[in-house]
Formats: sequence, structure tokens, C-alpha cells
Amino acid sequence: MSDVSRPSPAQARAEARTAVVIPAAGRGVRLGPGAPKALRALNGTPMLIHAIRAMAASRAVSLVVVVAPPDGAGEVKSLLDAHALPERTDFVVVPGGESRQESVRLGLDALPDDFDIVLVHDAARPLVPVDTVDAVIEAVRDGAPAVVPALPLADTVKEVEPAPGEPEPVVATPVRARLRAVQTPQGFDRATLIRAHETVTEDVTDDASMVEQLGLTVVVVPGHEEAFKVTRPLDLVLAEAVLARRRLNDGF
Ligand SMILES: Nc1ccn([C@@H]2O[C@H](COP(=O)(O)OP(=O)(O)OP(=O)(O)O)[C@@H](O)[C@H]2O)c(=O)n1
Ligand SMILES: C[C@](O)(CO)[C@H](O)COP(=O)(O)O
Repeated sequence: MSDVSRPSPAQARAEARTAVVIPAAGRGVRLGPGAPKALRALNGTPMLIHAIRAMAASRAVSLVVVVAPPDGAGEVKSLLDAHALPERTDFVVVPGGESRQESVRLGLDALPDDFDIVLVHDAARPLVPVDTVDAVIEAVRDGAPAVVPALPLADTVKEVEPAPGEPEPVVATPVRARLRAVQTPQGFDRATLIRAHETVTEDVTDDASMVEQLGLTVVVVPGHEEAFKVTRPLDLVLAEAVLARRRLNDGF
């Protein structure tokens, strides 16, 4: 006999609570010497605070777990106390690990039981618009086990045979129209993401590829130009220009 009081899977997903894990424990070697990347300022405000505000701007997000540099959890807690953040969102800070993958896993370990949708968002993508965050959550609510925002590529991509210090031979040219540059936040059914992190042991560069390795389909939604990753010094210039344009458009 069916239990009429039990919600259907679709109802359960519609009511599922959403948490975000923000890996922010990287050093930012490619950005050059200085503080850990997430703590560096963009127009006077730490990159991490911009990234947290971008996530908490979604009304669906009720918990943000920040994964701080391994010896920087205290400093990150103080930063959160010192900046205005939405009151409807709770915040937890945990120390991170040696790799992004390890940092995300440490963030997942800190999640309370009552969150069934989890987003993973790089602190290094501080300017992602809220519509992109909401589109990712919506696609998980619609039943996808894993969702990535992504954009078509502007450049042609070549696969090479790496040969440090030598001219590298090209071995293939993938068809550009089939390629996408993947951003964050990436969204997941929580149980799927945890299984992926328990199963995949080799180093990967994003969480969705672990879900692919489980044999599940990862769905793409449109990404956004402003969700770019601050990786090299020129990206700081672009990020500050985007913030200046937003201030102008907002009229203050
Ligand atoms: N041990 C690590 C390494 C990276 N990250 C986070 O993963 C995201 C994406 O990583 P990336 O942009 O490569 O940051 P870094 O590792 O800091 O950069 P780099 O490789 O230049 O040192 C960032 O928000 C970064 O803080 C993390 O939480 N823990
Ligand atoms: C997760 C990611 O941002 C998707 O593009 C990217 O793979 C992170 O790579 P990084 O080398 O850790 O910056």
C-alpha cells in the first residue's frame, strides 16, 4: 500500500534545502606573491566576501560553508563578522586542505543533515550573478544529479603532447562547437556528491567530473561572462572594472 503522506521525489526536491560549500583555501600562486587569493581585496573588499554575497543573494541558499586556508579559519571568521551579510543565511567556517578536492570534502563533512542540495562555488569566482546561481539550483530541483554552468569557447583548443622546454607537438583539435568552458557554482544532489567524493581518489579539477566517473549525466546550464575565475593578475583588473561598471549601473 502506498503511503499518501510521503512526498513524491519531485515534491521532496522542490522543498529541499540548499547549502553552498565555498573552497577558499588556495594560495593563489598564479596571482603572484601576497595573501591567500580569497583574502585579497577587490575594490577594498576581500574576494571571499564578494563570493559569499554572490551566493547568499539567492533566496534559496540558507547555509554557506566557507573552507578557509588551513591556518586561516580564525581570520576568516573575523572577516565574516566585520562585513554585512544577509541575516537569513547561516555561515560555518572550516579549515581547508592541500588540494581543492580535499578542501571541498572537508566542507562537505561540515554539512548538517537537513540539506539535500549542495552547490560548490570557487571563492575565486567572486562576481557570479544571482541568476546563474538560481538557474543551477533550479536544474537540480528539476532532477539533475549534477549541474554545471558553462560557456562556449572563443579560442580554438589544441591537445598537445606536453614537452617542457621543447616545442609541443599538436596531437588533436577537438571540435570547438562541442566544447564548453565550465564555471561554478556547480550544483548537486547531496547524496550523489558525497558518493562521488568517497569513490573518486585521483586528482580532478572539478566536482562534476567525479559525478561523470560514477556514470551519471551532468547537465549544463548557461554560464555568465562575469562568473570568470580570478586566476592571473590581469583578472584582478577585469574584476575591478566589472565592479566599477556595476556601481555605475546601480547609480551610486
Ligand atoms: N588547497 C586548495 C586549493 C584551492 N582551493 C580553492 O579552489 C578554488 C579554485 O582554485 P584556484 O583558482 O586554482 O585557486 P588557487 O589554488 O588558490 O590558485 P593557484 O593554483 O594559482 O595557487 C579557489 O577558490 C581556491 O581557494 C581550496 O579551497 N583549497
Ligand atoms: C572548478 C573550476 O573552476 C571549473 O572551471 C576549475 O576547474 C578550478 O580549477 P583550478 O585550477 O583549481 O583553478
